[in-house]
Amino acid sequence: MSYAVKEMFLTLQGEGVHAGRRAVFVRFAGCNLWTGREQDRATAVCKFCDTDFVGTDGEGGGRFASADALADAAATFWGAGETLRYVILTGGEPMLQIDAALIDALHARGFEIGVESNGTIAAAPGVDWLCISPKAGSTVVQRSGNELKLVWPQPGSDVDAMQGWAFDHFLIQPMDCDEGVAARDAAIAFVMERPQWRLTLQAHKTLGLR
Ligand SMILES: C[S@@+](CC[C@H](N)C(=O)[O-])C[C@H]1O[C@@H](n2cnc3c(N)ncnc32)[C@H](O)[C@@H]1O
Ligand SMILES: Nc1nc2[nH]cc(C(=O)O)c2c(=O)[nH]1
Ligand code: SF4
Ligand SMILES: [Mg+2]
Repeated sequence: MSYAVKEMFLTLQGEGVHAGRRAVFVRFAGCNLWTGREQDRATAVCKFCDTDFVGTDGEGGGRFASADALADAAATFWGAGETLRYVILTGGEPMLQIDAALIDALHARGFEIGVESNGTIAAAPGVDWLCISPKAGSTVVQRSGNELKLVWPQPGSDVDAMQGWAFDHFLIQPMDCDEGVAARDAAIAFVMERPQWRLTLQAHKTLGLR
C-alpha cells in the first residue's frame, strides 16, 4: 500500500494529555468528513477544520511507496536518539490510510505511535495513544481509546452518551474560529459544569509552533 502525506514536521504536541511532548507529525492527505475545499465547507459534516490536508505538496509531504519508506522519513525528522521517539499520525483523517504494515514499521524504528482521529473509522490495532475527536453529525464507531477530545461548542453533540464511552481522559478544546473568545468561555463553562472533563488548549498556536 502507498500513503499520501500532506506534510511531515517535528514539533511539540500542542493538544491533549501529551501536550508539550516532542513529536514527529505525519499529516495524511484527505478526510471523509470534508473535501478540504473552501467551497464545500458549509455543506460538509465537519465545518470548522483548521487544517489544510489537500494534496501531498507540503513540507515533508509526498507519496510514500511503502510503510518502510514513510517510517524512514519519520525517523529522519526525529533525528538522533533512539529513545522516547513519538510520532503522531493525523490528517485529514489518518484512519483512511493507517494499516498494520505502517504500525509495524514505525514500531520497528522505536516510535511510540499517537493517532488523532475523528472516530468514524475503527482504529487499527497497535496504536499506543488514541485520541478521538467526535464531530456532530457523524457516527463515532471508535468508542474506546486513551483520550476523547471534543471541540466546543458543537451543537448536536450527545455529551451524556460520550461520557459513557471507554476513554481514560475526557477533554474539551475551544473551537478556533471567528468567535474564539466566546468558544473559550463556553468551554470553561462546560468544564465548570462537568468535572469529569478537562480543558485543553491548542498550545502550538499561542507558542507560534506548527
Ligand atoms: C485537523 S484534525 C485531524 C484528525 C482527525 N481528522 C480529527 O478530526 O480528529 C486534528 C485535531 O484538530 C481539531 N480541530 C480541528 N479544527 C479545529 C478548530 N477549528 N478548533 C479546535 N480544534 C480543531 C480536531 O478536532 C482534531 O482533534
Ligand atoms: N503542534 C501541533 N499539535 C497538534 N496536535 C494535534 C494536531 C493536529 O493537527 O492533529 C496538531 C498540530 O497541527 N500541531
Ligand atoms: S474530521 Fe478532522 S481533518 Fe476532517 S475536516 Fe474535521 S477536523 Fe478536519
Ligand atoms: Mg492541527
